[in-house]
Amino acid sequence: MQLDSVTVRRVSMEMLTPFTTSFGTQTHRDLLIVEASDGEGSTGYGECVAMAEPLYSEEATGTCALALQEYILPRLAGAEISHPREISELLAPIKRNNMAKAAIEGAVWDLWASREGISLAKALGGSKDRVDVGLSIGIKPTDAELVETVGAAVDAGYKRIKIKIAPGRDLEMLREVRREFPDTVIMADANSAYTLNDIELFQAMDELNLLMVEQPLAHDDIVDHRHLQAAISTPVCLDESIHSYDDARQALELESCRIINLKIGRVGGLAESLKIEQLCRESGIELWCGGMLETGIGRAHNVAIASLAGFNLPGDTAPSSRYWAEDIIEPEVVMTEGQIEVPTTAGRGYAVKTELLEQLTTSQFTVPMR
Ligand SMILES: O=C(O)CCC(=O)C1=CC=C[C@@H](O)[C@@H]1C(=O)O
Ligand SMILES: [Mg+2]
Repeated sequence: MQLDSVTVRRVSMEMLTPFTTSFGTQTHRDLLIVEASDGEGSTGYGECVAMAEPLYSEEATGTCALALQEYILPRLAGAEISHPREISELLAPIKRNNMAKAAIEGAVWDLWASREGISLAKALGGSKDRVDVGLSIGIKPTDAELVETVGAAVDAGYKRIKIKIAPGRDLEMLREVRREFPDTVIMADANSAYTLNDIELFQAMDELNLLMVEQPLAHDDIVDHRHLQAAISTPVCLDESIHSYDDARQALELESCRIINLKIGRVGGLAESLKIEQLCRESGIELWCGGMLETGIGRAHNVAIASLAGFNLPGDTAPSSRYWAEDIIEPEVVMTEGQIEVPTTAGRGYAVKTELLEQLTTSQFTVPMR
């Protein structure tokens, strides 16, 4: 197939609940929705998950829009695509810019699966009918508010609760939560807020029976995490440090982590995600699908990839209603008894609410691809 045109829409969506981590608070998502058209009536959608500012990684919504328009999309113009795996090969000469590349690559996977009449999950090799769902809770102003939020999440049926920590809001706060919820599956996400000087703090956390501690150290580190993992019993999970299959391979070789949080955008797309899933599955490393506060389009891709056998822990794939008053897809992503049903219809499995998408679009551009 050939692409006829690609439209990139910059979208601003207000979040239902502000989301605070060690690097700031988000009340809105400023993101890109990429629509790939084959000119024959089929379209595929992808989502660029970069934050508005380059605080999670070196990419930001504005840099991704520029990269797509100036460098990435022109490289795909006129390409004859027999399988969406070819997109990452065509874009390989472009260094990093992973979230920008993943947005168009995901749109082409969706378009291809739609044309083939198969679900995105099936196109990726998914085997699960439902995926287990966890909830990521931002840093709350008080421990009491956090305990209340955890209680509501447990009552809602989430299979795992992720709690953000930062210096001054960590050990005592987690002890309070563990006292209130002795049997709940709990993990901590530090978003790189600590250093090897904090080893004793993480050793103290070993008493809390956490499922994992996510990205405790620098966002681009693998070696220091090796030393931390050797010093604690709680499994280290890497998020920001893993930008590619090779990063994952090296992290496993160095025993820097026992769990990986895979984010499709962070690693450059679905083809790279499949390589990491196979590596983890064959290495006995636990894997789960992280979230970037996506709309229903990115969420559809996350549910599809999480349906693969190697994803064996609940992901940050909460339902649409956790994030948005109204999602840009229909039906919305819903959770039942802590699980989300994997769509079986062609492509991503959810229709895009094009009028709402237009209303939320703050700017857009279209690149002819023939
Ligand atoms: O999308 C979700 O619900 C999970 C959001 C989440 O935990 C994160 C989103 C973006 C960056 C980080 O703050 C954090 C993460 O590190 O996983
Ligand atoms: Mg994380």
